[in-house]
Amino acid sequence: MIRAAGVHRTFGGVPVLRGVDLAVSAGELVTLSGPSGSGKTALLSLLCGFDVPDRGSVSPGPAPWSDCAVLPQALGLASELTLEENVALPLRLAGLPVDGVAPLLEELGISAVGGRFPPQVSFGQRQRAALARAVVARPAALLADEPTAHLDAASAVAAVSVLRRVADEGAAVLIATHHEAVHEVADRVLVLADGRVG
Ligand SMILES: Nc1ncnc2c1ncn2[C@@H]1O[C@H](COP(=O)(O)OP(=O)(O)OP(=O)(O)O)[C@@H](O)[C@H]1O
Repeated sequence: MIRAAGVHRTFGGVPVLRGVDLAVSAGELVTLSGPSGSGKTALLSLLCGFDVPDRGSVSPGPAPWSDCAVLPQALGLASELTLEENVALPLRLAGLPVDGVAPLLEELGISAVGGRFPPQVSFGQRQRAALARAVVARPAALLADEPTAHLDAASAVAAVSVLRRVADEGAAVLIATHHEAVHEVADRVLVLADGRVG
């Protein structure tokens, strides 16, 4: 469902990924750890098709949001839409009902700010909205880059519980994270070091 085979990627002559192999099955939540600068974000960018490997193959690669949703570090919320509208967007684009939006905002503790635009809320509130947007249409695969990086302990618990549920409902979930609370709910923890996953 999420797969990398023999993936190499060099930036400016520096080899960052040097033969990465990994596979995440449907229903599995796998975390990716590794030192800052080890290439976690670079690997997620390749897996979702934002970037192209020099060598090797990835899947899903470029895919519709329903096949592979992405929660990037920079979040990528549309600033001209409210948080609620951002979260509803994948459903509206797919022609699906939007009734799943409100319970998800409630669960993540951002109902009260759902009517505000991204620049009018905290980074942590934006991060939870981006998580809600990533999972709302029940994607088959989810790639999340540091999804709890800006959250307090209680918000992180809510975010982790949403991520675990998405996997339990059948998605393949890969999360780059430094947070022990996320590793604790993982089926497997992978470590990216020296350009390879161990
Ligand atoms: N587009 C790019 N152009 C040049 N260098 C890049 C590019 N993307 C990543 N790099 C380099 O690749 C290395 C890995 O970066 P990456 O952001 O993937 O690390 P990371 O493991 O996600 O780090 P962190 O835990 O701090 O988020 C870094 O040395 C970075 O400078």
